Amino acid sequence: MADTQNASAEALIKSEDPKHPANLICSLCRQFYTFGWVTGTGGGISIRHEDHVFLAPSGVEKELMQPENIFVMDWASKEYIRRPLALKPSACTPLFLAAFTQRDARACIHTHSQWAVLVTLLCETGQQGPDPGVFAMNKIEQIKGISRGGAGSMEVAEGGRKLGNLGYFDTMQIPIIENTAHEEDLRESLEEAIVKWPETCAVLVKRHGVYVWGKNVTQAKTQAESLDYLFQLAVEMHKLGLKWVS
Ligand SMILES: CSC[C@@H](O)[C@@H](O)C(=O)COP(=O)(O)O
Ligand SMILES: [Zn+2]
Repeated sequence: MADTQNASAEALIKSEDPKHPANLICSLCRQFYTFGWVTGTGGGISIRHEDHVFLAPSGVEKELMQPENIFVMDWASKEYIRRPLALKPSACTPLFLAAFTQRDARACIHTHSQWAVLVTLLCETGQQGPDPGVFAMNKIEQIKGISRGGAGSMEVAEGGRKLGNLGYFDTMQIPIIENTAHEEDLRESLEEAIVKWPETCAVLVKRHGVYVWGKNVTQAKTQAESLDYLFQLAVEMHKLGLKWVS
């Protein structure tokens, strides 16, 4: 394990390129803060790039992070090769790694969006569908922004599964798992949900938020945006007595 004195470890997070993962994590978190996704230190994003995983520290104001605060993990060994002193890696790390490993995702976003939390609460009431363990929605244009399988790097369908994005007449289904006292303890149920729902690109966590992944940062971000739009719409539809799925 290297610390911040190690020059080669430093080089991993120093770049003038705004698209370098260490720079992107910081700029995206500033943007996500304005959406209410990462306020009060909650939520975050991790990026897997080439042989490395870039991770935020735990318990910090995510909108104020700088590249020098970023942890870098070696993908093959899962060892930290850059570890900022006096900081701990995000408690979301095992969840991000689950999306990278099980779906070959390259970016995973965790939000504490109030719309995501409200949708899990409304599903819990059973008023919108028979299964409180899934958020289902159809016949809304924005559903077409959601991919089947999330990390669309799987170009070849397994078991005849359709790839690409959902269509207008498809039904989007996002599984909901129970929250746990500690973020890292969500790993097992998130991994089970990923296996049980091979078409999902996201998992909602009851009374907590959502994890959304993609084959690259752009897909993870646009899917997180589409989902947040759909969660908000669902809450407003519920208030008007409208059903989300027909
Ligand atoms: C407001 S505390 C939230 C945390 O417990 C957790 O849910 C979270 O999303 C962020 O964890 P962190 O370890 O700070 O990256
Ligand atoms: Zn969280």
